[in-house]
Amino acid sequence: MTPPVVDSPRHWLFGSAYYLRKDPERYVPEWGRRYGDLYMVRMPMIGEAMVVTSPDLARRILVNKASCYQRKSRSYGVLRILMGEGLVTSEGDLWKTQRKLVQPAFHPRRLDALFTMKAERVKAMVDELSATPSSNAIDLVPLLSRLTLDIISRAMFSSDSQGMARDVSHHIATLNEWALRALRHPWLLLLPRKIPLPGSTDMRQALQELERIVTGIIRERRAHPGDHDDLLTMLLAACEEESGRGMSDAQLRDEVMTMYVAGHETTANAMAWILYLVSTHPEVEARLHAEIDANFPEGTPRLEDLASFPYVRQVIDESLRLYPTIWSVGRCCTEAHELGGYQIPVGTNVLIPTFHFHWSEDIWENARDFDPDRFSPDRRPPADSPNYFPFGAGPRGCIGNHFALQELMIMTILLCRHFRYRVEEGFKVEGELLITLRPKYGMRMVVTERTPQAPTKPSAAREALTCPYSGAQK
Ligand code: HEM
Repeated sequence: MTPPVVDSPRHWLFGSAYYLRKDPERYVPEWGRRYGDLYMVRMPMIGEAMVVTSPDLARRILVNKASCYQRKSRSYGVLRILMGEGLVTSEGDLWKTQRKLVQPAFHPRRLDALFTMKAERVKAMVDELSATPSSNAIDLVPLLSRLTLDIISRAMFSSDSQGMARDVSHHIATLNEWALRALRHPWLLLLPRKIPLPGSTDMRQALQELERIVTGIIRERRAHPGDHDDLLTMLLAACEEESGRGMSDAQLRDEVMTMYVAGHETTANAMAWILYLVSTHPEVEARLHAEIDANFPEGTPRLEDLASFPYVRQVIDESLRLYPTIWSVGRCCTEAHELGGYQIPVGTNVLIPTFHFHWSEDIWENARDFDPDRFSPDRRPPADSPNYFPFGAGPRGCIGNHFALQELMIMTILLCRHFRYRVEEGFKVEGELLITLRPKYGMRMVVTERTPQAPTKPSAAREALTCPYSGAQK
């Protein structure tokens, strides 16, 4: 038996996908109620896709039956142009080997070494904002994108090649723009290659330049390893246990590109949504400011200070629930199997809409309310909850989750300590579902400086708290 096909309204060109994208808040829950845990929608660019709305079945696809699925949609085709055969786009044995090689670079202990650099970069942005007149609204999305790109760049190449790394960031931004256009208008990709698409010349030039720069940095580093504490050093040193083989220059380049692309827009968009939610919920904002002001140390925060900001972490977790920047996970079945009583044939496209689980009234009370207390120590869902997975689940879950959470903590603490944010009057904030859930028209906000209350020493009660970032006892 195959899952039922939705008799939903169909757009003449984009089929059911048109409605899912246009008003996911309405159609995802509505179709889930009407058609159950598994149902098929028609997407002309992909064909049929099976939507999974049962936590148990989603978990089986992502975790238990992960080996029966691959990432093969047209969106990954776009990403492959940018990332080659890096972790996001590779499959099978190549992915398995690469994941093993790259994983140690993202171990939380390794990431601690990057903490000071991240805090300094955020502080530099705070200084830049302070120097900007506060009465005019600014779009925070490009600003945050620049910040996260700067951070991933320094994390990757430390400080020795920052001139070149700045060029990498510039070209990555060009590629990102091209990818967004391609994802917004996927039919453009169906046109014959001879027809020049808008921005495709820039895209090709950016790719060529990136190839040249990144390969140059890799060769230079191989020839003169020096003493660097960055991700590239870890990737260069990584080798397979049995054969002792490391990555080729081409594979390294693909992983570097993958981290750049996967590691900046996701975090920038998540931060934009956090500031939006905080700015529109004064009672949350007041608690957040109180915690930040009471615990902010002398100078710039250090890694160990993060444990003093449990409410900041709750705000981040709750924001990722309401605005999961990777809003859905797509897979294609490569090995027929049974799921929930249905036979899933090879070639079935699967769509797991993360926000369905995050917004479900069956799972969360008053699901659409922004309530960071859902993540207080006594209420927060377990780490492997099938109902909350902003970083995915199973073997292909996000390798950069600790990196991102650490960065979001630092950004939230510093950006909210120094400024108050208000959406520009009359500005429409709306989500756009591309690969990431991004603010469709940007995030125009009036940013005004605030005077933090004087820092106080941590209280005895606070000292007993568990670190919200690492889970370790403070
Ligand atoms: C708030 C920020 C972020 C969010 C919400 C996020 C979310 C996700 C999700 C949901 C997946 C799994 C997708 C799937 O199963 O198909 C994923 C995969 C991945 N993410 Fe992230 N991510 C974030 C930040 C980062 C950062 C900072 C990096 C790297 C520096 C990164 C690198 C990756 C990579 C390489 C994969 C593919 C892993 C694999 O297939 O083995 N992400 N991310």
